[in-house]
Amino acid sequence: MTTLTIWDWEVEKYPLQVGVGVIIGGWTFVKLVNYFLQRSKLKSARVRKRAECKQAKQVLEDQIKQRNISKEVVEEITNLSLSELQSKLKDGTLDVLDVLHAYQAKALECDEKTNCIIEPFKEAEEWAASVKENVSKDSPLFGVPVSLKENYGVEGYDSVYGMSVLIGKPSHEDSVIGQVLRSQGAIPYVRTNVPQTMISWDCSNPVFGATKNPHDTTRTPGGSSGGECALLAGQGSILGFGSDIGGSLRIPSNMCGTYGFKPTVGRLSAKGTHGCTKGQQIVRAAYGPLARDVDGLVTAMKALLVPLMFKLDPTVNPLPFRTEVFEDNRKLKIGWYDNDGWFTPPPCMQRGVAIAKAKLEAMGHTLVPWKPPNATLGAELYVRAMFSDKCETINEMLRYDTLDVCFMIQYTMANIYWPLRRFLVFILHYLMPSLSTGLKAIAGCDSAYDFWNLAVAAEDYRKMVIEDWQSHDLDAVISPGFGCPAIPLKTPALATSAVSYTTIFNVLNFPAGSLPVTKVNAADTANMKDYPTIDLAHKTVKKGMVGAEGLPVNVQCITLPWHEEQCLRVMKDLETALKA
Ligand SMILES: CCCCCCCC/C=C\CCCCCCCC(=O)NCC(=O)O
Repeated sequence: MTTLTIWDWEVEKYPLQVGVGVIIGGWTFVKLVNYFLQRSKLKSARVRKRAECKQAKQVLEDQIKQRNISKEVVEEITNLSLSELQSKLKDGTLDVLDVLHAYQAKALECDEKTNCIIEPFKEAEEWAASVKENVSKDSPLFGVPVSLKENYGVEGYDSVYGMSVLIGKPSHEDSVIGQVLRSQGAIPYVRTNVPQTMISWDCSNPVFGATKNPHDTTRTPGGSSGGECALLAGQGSILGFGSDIGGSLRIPSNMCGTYGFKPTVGRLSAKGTHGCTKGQQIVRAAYGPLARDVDGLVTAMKALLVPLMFKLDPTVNPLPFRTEVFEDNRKLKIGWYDNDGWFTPPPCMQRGVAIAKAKLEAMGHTLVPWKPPNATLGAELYVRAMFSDKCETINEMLRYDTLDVCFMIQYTMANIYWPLRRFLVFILHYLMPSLSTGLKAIAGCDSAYDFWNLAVAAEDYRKMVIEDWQSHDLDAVISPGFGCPAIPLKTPALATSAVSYTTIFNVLNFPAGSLPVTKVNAADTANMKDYPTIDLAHKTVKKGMVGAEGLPVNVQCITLPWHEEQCLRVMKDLETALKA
């Protein structure tokens, strides 16, 4: 009775306020309940997915134990180069199933150390049997086990890239690259880990956790094809496939000391692959191989550039591999740079370029200083394009999800409220100019008009760089493999600016490959005392270089669009000179 009186009194005295209060309270309550329900649904999905993948690994482990394959045989097979493996499979010295079993065993061993695998393909045995029966031994990848980055669609498997909302939504067909690989005799056997959203150069996510660098498990393997490169570096794969919209084939290659190749967009098919930037067409993702040597990259390109790919995806350039360009021995004019003027790489990365320059000169090539003009504009265009939708696509997907540390900085920078952004951009302009530029660019576009202008600006930038390149009559360019070698886990997001060394060739859409040239030495780390600490990114790299001795250092080789064969030729020359 007393309660009713109070309510009667309040309703009578403030009927509107009470009504509005009840509606707002009820709405908030429903929203809150929905929020927690959705979050708990996603959490259950993650737990279920993790358990399923763990179970699949356990099943494989049990099968491996039953097969009783000796450690020596596993090492013997997985230590072979791709060309050695191919010839042993072809002449029958090695059996397709034995090779598959050896790689499955080695992959699980790598996974134990680095958490690089999401799950094995349950059908691998079946696919291997079908290759033995239906594919000619002369096929370029006859019996070769291949690993696939998780964003390659495979019928019946979901591509999640660390976004819980994508769990349980399997692909209905295989990617075109996957189909062509299988037609050429390859056997996909594992899928590898990536960072949440794949817009990160670390490799962790709330579904499968963090992948670690096999050279030092306290450090990142790089990303986003980090699982692939950790597996390759641990000898758990001989040939892998990944994607690159900002360096994801080249960054982890640099961190793990492996080989990666990003072709021009449209040289290899993107059909049947996944990612959260598919609607953004100014800078598009390229798909390409990862290997343990340049021959591995070349073999993969040759195997993929065939009529079947052009038929399955008529949107790709129907240009077969031009062996005559790859094998040409004309002496080249090659530009080089070791500092893009946007982010200062540590001395080891600059030494890497100096080694590559000296080796290529010794081979008779002419090396001249050159760098892409206005790297700051290149970095700005990249970030603006990647976040041109104001991060809405990703926000929508992450709405009820757990945010991973690898994407936290990008997410926060992209979602900052505009008055605060304006204020910070202004203040940081005087304190940390590169962070100010990044913060301004990550705000994306305000309208379709703005987006069109961005597309024009990117086109103008491409034109300007190509004209500058051509005015120097260059055949190729070499640069640092990345802004730094592997730094500790969870820190890459603090050093995002270091991506300017790879992202620029995504904005330009130039083919670019990465190969190891040296390792960090004691002199490199001692020389860090003069390294600038002008902003958070440089500070993070300086700190990360403590104890970095022994980590791989890669360089990039770059050519003009559609000159993949020439790019691979420079990489091959450099590899040959380094091994001599
Ligand atoms: C270049 C200037 C950076 C300033 C700071 C801005 C904030 C960060 C914005 C973007 C970070 C992009 C990292 C990209 C890493 C590689 C992504 C990739 O290639 N993914 C592959 C794929 O999606 O398929």
